[in-house]
Amino acid sequence: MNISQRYQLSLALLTDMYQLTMAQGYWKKGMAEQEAVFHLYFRNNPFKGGYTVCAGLADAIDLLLHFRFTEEDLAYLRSLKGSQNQQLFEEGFLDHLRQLSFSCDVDAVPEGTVIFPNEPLLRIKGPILQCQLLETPLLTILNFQTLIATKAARVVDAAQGDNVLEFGMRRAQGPDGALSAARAAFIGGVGATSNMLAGQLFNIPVKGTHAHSWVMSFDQEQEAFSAYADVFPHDSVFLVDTYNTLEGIRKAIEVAQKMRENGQELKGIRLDSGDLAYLSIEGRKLLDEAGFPQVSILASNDLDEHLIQSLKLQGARIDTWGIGTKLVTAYDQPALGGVYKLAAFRQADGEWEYKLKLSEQLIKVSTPGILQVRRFYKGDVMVGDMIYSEPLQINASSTMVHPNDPTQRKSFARDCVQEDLLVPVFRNGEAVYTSPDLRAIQQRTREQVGRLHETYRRFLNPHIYKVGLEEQLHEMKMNLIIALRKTEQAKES
Ligand SMILES: Nc1ncnc2c1ncn2[C@@H]1O[C@H](COP(=O)(O)OP(=O)(O)OP(=O)(O)O)[C@@H](O)[C@H]1O
Ligand SMILES: O=P(O)(O)OC[C@H]1O[C@H](OP(=O)(O)OP(=O)(O)O)[C@H](O)[C@@H]1O
Ligand SMILES: O=C(O)c1cccnc1
Repeated sequence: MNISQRYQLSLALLTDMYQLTMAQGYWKKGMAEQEAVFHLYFRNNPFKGGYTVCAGLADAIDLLLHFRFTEEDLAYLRSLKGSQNQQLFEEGFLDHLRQLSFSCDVDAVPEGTVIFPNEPLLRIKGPILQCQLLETPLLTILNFQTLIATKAARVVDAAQGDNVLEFGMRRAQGPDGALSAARAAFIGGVGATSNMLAGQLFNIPVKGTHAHSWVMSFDQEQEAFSAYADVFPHDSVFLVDTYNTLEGIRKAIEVAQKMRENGQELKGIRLDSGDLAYLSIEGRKLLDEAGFPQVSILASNDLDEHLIQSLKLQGARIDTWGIGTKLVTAYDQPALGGVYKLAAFRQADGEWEYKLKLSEQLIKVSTPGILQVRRFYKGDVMVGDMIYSEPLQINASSTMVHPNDPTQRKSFARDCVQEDLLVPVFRNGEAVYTSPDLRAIQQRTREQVGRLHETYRRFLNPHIYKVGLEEQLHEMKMNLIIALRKTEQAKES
């Protein structure tokens, strides 16, 4: 189920006000239908990491499929007043919005694909009024899900094949934060969520144990475990840390022994406080000595990829990881910082005029053109990405230029496998792409992260993956910068 169905309302107003005021401006100045190209990209990998995992495209597609203004939306816009108490949005403009039907071309990187800074995740080409209105909703969807999918991929990587469960709803940024995070975390590789609505809406597995309140509502801890086993004889995971963890484990074992007499097996125990390395090692010993080597140990308590890695190094005997707050809130970096920049504008004579936004730092100057990303593989391993502009013909052996240091160039061997990352998603407003099933997207993440050299996957000071601008594109960008700076200097003097 996608975002418009989740809310069952029109999402045309899911945008910032300034997009609508600019839209009225484009309409009034006769520019509404002039074609533009915008790219959505980010400048740094989140979490000081070496890679990013794309997510959110299915919701973005859904938003575009349902992009129309209802009478209710228009009535709301009509009700807005300017500072002279005049109607802010003119009737003629509201009529234009009433008749608006999405007609852009969209190319995007499929969900589950690994991507790097300055590469477009999405490119939109069409009437500037439409592209402008869509900036904010596209950013809110793709920024958040990409951020969480990346966090999840890191957590899953740290867990080295152990099962990871997403337990974050209660600490998420509101209901949609929880739902979108559950979807994105699944894309990143978690095995299941505790979020029942996410399970129902996205058809992803749900899993859970029980809370401290269950244990506290009985006189004795052991009684609480027995009662839970009565209700779920084949699906019980006991939370053992309400009073004293090692004592709790001993009681869980006693109940597990009784369960076995009745032909039932305890599934697992959960640790939720204390030294998780020590307690899991001691707990494993107690369970094994009592003849329960198959009982799994689940750990939760403010965990993230760094703690998982540390616990593994300490020899912790944890086989399932329950990760909440730090995953769904992307605790150590709560926003991706993706941007949406105009890169080309078609003139009245039909010619494209390439645009860029200047900045003091070269790396922050946006890239003009109608961009595509070509990825090069040596065998199975990704070795570099070249950003190029589609109207500039490039050949297979093109050289790329370092985005920050034009003296550095790189060419790829002729035998490198090549792949263009942006795929057609809409043509003239018609969807030409069907999103894969979420499991297939999760599988793509696994494959893509697996094709990254391990130096890009480490958490501390990862190696920087090579992304460059194709030579002709670099030259066009430099010429544009020089021309713009000259104009600025002329104005100053
Ligand atoms: N062996 C360990 N090495 C590193 N960090 C650990 C280890 N064991 C637990 N932690 C982490 O330390 C943090 C604090 O855990 P701890 O249970 O001591 O405090 P707490 O959560 O305040 O306890 P309580 O829930 O009893 O109040 C948690 O993020 C936990 O995951
Ligand atoms: O630590 P997180 O990664 O965010 O994982 C989710 C946390 O939520 C629960 O705690 P809470 O204290 O809310 O409820 P409880 O009484 O069931 O432990 C659970 O026990 C986890 O500790
Ligand atoms: O099922 C659990 O153990 C669970 C669910 C949500 C949050 N913390 C734990």
